[in-house]
Amino acid sequence: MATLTLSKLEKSFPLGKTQRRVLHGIDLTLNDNEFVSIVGASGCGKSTLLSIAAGLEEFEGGDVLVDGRSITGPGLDRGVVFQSYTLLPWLTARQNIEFALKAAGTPAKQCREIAQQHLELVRLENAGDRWPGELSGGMKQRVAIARALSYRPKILLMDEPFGALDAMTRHQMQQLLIEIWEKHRLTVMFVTHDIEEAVWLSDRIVVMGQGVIDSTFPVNLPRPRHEEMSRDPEFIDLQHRVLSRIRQPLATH
Ligand SMILES: Nc1ncnc2c1ncn2[C@@H]1O[C@H](COP(=O)(O)OP(=O)(O)OP(=O)(O)O)[C@@H](O)[C@H]1O
Repeated sequence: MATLTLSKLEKSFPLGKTQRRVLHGIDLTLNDNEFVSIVGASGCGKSTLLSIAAGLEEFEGGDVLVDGRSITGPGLDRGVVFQSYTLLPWLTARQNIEFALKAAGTPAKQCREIAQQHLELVRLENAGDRWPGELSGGMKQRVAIARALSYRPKILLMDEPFGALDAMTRHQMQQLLIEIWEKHRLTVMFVTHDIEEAVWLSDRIVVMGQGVIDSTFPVNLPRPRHEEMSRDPEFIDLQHRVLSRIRQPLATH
């Protein structure tokens, strides 16, 4: 069981001598095992929202709750994957995963076993001893996902994780993510600029306006989803409806 609740969130950043409000009254609950994508124009606050949910960014008002309990910072209940490759270059793929586990207090022998299991999960069981510099972008993101999942969080927070990948690799990564999501019953918050990706992956798409939640679209397409579905009129119609909300004039507050 893992629900993530963002309640009445308020966030500002300093702007010269004043404050610029970037999130205003955000209310959003991700239900257990729900896959929710967050989309919206550049600068509307998606990454800030995800960083707050991760416990990496402070906020002035509201609350972030995991299963009803307020969070006070990053925690093992939430795994995070960013767009930029965040592997430590002086550690191998396996050591990157083990490093996160050791930091969480896992005994060395167990670290090795769990790292191997998670390399297998992302189909990199034969690449564990390679250095990040020897891995493709897609492989690096697979290690980052393995690392984020290695301490068994029930919530996965992903900020444009496939944004830097080519179309083919991106599609393979989307399929892998869905497999993992189904197997591990994760609750996922997924920030993306790619509306087709959001429709393809999600149970629900949340469109942000400037610092606010503009609208929400349930994705009622059946699972498992197939590639041909992207030609389905329902799929295309939803894509257009989401896109037309993003193109609305920006809110002024
Ligand atoms: N550390 C910071 N200091 C000051 N302003 C910031 C900081 N981080 C973000 N901002 C501002 O907050 C607003 C929201 O930024 P955020 O990165 O959350 O938007 P976004 O929707 O994720 O954008 P993009 O889609 O381009 O990644 C922007 O106006 C940005 O300039």
